[in-house]
Amino acid sequence: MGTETQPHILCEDVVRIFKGEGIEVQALQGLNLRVMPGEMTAVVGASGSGKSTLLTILSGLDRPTAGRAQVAGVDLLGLGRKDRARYQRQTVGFVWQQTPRNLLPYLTAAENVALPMAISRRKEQQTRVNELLELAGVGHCKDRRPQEMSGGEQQRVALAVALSNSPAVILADEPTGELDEHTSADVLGAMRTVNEELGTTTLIVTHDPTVSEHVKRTVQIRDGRCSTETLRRTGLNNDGDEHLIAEEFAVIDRVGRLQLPQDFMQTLEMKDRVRLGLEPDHVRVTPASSDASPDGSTDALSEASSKASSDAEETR
Ligand SMILES: Nc1ncnc2c1ncn2[C@@H]1O[C@H](COP(=O)(O)OP(=O)(O)OP(=O)(O)O)[C@@H](O)[C@H]1O
Repeated sequence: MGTETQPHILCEDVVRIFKGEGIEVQALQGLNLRVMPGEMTAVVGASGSGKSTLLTILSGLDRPTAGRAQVAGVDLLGLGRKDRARYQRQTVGFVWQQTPRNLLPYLTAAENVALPMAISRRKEQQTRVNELLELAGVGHCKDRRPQEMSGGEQQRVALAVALSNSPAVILADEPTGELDEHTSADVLGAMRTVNEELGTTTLIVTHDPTVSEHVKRTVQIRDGRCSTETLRRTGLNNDGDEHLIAEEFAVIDRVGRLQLPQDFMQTLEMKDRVRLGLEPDHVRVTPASSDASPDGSTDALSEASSKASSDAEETR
C-alpha cells in the first residue's frame, strides 16, 4: 500500500486514564479516529469529553495509557526525547488558543515565522516568510509585533508560524476561543485557504459552533470516544442550484462498537441491553422490554434474528 493511502492521523482504541488521590478519570475510553492526508476536520464535544486530552496526545506532549496513535507515520507511543523534539518541530505545526503560546512578543510577525526555520537550520527564506503571511491574509502585519495586531491577526500569524517548517499536519486547539464571531470566521477562513492551497492536513479542536461552516467533516467526541460525525458536501437541488448537504453518521469502530445517541436511548428507555436484528439493508435495535418475550421464543424478533444467523451461515 502506498503511503498516500495511509491516514495522517490514526488513533486506534486510544485510552487515557488519569489517576490521582484515589480517583481515576478515564478521559479517553477507546477512541478511534482516522484523518486522511489533506483533510480538514473539526473535533467538537462538551466540556470534559476528552478533546484536549486527544490533542495533547497528538501533539506528543502526553502518551496514551493504551492503544495506538500515529501522526504522519510517526508512532507517538515509541517516541524518545530527541524524536519528540523533531516531531514537534517538523512533522506537526500548532496553533494554540493563547497568543503568548504561539508568538514571541518581542519579535515581528515576519521574525516569528522565520524563527522555526532558523531553529531547524533550514535556510531562512524571506520569500517563504512573505508567502506564508500573505496566504494567511496578514502580509500587512509583517513588521508588526503581536501587541500591534488584533487578536484575529495574531492567530493568522500563528498559523503562518505553524506552517513555517512545512509540517504534514496542523493541530489547532481552540484557535478562535478568544475571538468574536466575525474574527473567528476570518481565522477559520484562513485555515481553510491554507488547507486548500497547501493540502496540509488540519485538525481543529473547538467549542466554536461556526466551525461547521468551514470544514467538511466534524467529529463529535462523547465520553472519551468519537460518537458521531457530520459530513458536508455540495449537491444540486431540483432547480439545479447548488446547496449544502450535511449528513450525520454514527461512528462504528473496527470491531463493530457504536454509541447510540443519548436522546434515542432516553426516548425508547433503552438501558443495559437491547435486541439486534439483521434486516436485508439495516440493523434493527429494539429495547429489550419491547415485543419479544424474555426467553426469546417464537416471536417476530427472534424469527428475524434466527433468519439473520442462517443467512450469515449461508454466506460463510
Ligand atoms: N491531568 C489531568 N488529571 C486528571 N484529570 C484530567 C487531567 N486532564 C484532563 N482530565 C480529565 O479528563 C476529562 C477530559 O478532559 P479534557 O480536558 O480532555 O476535556 P475537554 O473536552 O478538552 O474539555 P474542555 O472543552 O472543557 O477543555 C475530564 O474529566 C478532565 O477533568
